[in-house]
Amino acid sequence: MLNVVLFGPPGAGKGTQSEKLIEKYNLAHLSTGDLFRKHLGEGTDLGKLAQKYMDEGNLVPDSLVIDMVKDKIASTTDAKGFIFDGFPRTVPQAVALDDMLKEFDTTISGMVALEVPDEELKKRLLDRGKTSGRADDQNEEKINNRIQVYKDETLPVANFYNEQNKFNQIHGVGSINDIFQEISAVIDKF
Ligand SMILES: Nc1ncnc2c1ncn2[C@@H]1O[C@H](COP(=O)(O)OP(=O)(O)O)[C@@H](O)[C@H]1O
Ligand SMILES: [Mg+2]
Repeated sequence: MLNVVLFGPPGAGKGTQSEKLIEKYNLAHLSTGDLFRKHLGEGTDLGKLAQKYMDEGNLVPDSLVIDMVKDKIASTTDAKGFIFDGFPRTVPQAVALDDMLKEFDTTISGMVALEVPDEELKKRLLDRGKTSGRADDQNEEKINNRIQVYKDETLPVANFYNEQNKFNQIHGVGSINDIFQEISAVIDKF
């Protein structure tokens, strides 16, 4: 299996690139943000639990995220592998992911981290907020909080994969296609 962690701050382009990568490599897209937004839209209990965290740009508690990912992996039977987008966002989530994949006799092939300056992220997210309807894209205060949460809680995940020699960084500013080519070149070596 080919299992890729697509990593980066909010607005880095993970969702955009994931859509292209799943086509090219025939992978399943596992975006925890998309899954939670689906639960929210359907008004499930999980959606109701997650909403207060998401709306403020905070992380949903690890246990809720991990259980949801387990369900998704278990119910995706025909995939050649996964693009993990927006997950793992904490080190405990990364540890849990390793354990889950072990059960399927597979592992993370590598991480691709998209690096984008804060000012560019803010610009993109405010722009996305005009059409996304996402509460967490609507104002600068929430966006700043998300970038701070990323630095405090999520960046250590990059070290976790670096220690396993699975860390790769791509500059995430430029044309969507150029960035896609660069990510593909990295994945082709996994
Ligand atoms: N290379 C890029 N250059 C400019 N804007 C981009 C680029 N990649 C993505 N975007 C835009 O930035 C915003 C955030 O992208 P998205 O893929 O939703 O990021 P993430 O899933 O990492 O939060 C979107 O509005 C998207 O259209
Ligand atoms: Mg996204």
